Amino acid sequence: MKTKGKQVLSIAVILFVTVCLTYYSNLIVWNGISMNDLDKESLTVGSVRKLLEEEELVTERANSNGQQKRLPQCVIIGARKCGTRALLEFLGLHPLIQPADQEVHFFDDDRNYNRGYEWYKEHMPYSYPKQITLEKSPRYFITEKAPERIHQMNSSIKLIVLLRNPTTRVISDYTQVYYNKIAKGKDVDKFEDLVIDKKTNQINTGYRAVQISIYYNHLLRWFKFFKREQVHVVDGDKLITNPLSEINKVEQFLGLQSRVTENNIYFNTTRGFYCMRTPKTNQKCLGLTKGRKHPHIESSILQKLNEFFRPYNKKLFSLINQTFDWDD
Ligand SMILES: Nc1ncnc2c1ncn2[C@@H]1O[C@H](COP(=O)(O)OS(=O)(=O)O)[C@@H](OP(=O)(O)O)[C@H]1O
Repeated sequence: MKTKGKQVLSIAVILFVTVCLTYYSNLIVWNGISMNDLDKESLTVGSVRKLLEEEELVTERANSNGQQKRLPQCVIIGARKCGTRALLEFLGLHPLIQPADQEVHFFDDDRNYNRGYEWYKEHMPYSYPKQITLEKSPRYFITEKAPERIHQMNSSIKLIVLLRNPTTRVISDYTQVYYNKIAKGKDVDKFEDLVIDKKTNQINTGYRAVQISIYYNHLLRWFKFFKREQVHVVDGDKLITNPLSEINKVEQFLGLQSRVTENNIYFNTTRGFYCMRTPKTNQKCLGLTKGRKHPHIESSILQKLNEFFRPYNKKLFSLINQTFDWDD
């Protein structure tokens, strides 16, 4: 009887230890970084703790896994409707990137900005010291004060900007506003009425969607504060058709080993877009507000828009020393 009792006790102890070990390693995987990844990046659990201890604010707002909130070391600044959400989500597949789920609108909203860096930091995800905290707010791209404000916070920060065929971006922008208005029971304008100035029969440069697509004007402001090598430009059209090549270029820009592979990304025929395989959810596509069907636009208007943007595109290509397949 005594021997049997000892056996039961031994089994119970073994079971307890196994459960504890499994729980501990799962905690790490759940935070977007697997044991395997930690080893490969020479971030063992011990070394993570040591690195944390070396940091001044180690006990301040550290969660139970020893992670902390940090100001972003990289920001996706826009442009609106160029694939900013898709890129953020894809990059989140990398074990050393921690994206903020929500757009924080810190640098483009005076009220938020006046709340200070601590407020901004509070909106960041928990991360390990070697991980890169990433935020995206597409309105930064067009906000006058944003470049100087970001530079003031961190002059060596890395910036990512996505650009898409400027005409397609205008249509995407219009489509988004169109559906938002419909949802609120508001009247909607016809695309032609917004994009064409009735008096001149030329492109209406007062239409905000057109202004945003004049990428050259906006980027000029950013380059007053940041060096070219601090800004990585992603091709938003290619992000739709071949996301992996764009993601790999970003990994390189961030000085990270390439970790996002074809195992993490697959083309979802129902959605008509690339989606993700994540350890948590297995499959994840972006919401239906991304990739809405665009309205049919008359070819004469498309041509007008393309012609309007062409000289700006040319100046942009030479400014960033990079070209895109936008010329029809
Ligand atoms: N994988 C994947 N899935 C879904 N959608 C994708 C994807 N990759 C890029 N896109 C394109 O992203 C466009 C929306 O861009 P943003 O996320 O920057 O929009 S927003 O400014 O945050 O509202 C959205 O534009 P529209 O097609 O005009 O809706 C998409 O074409």
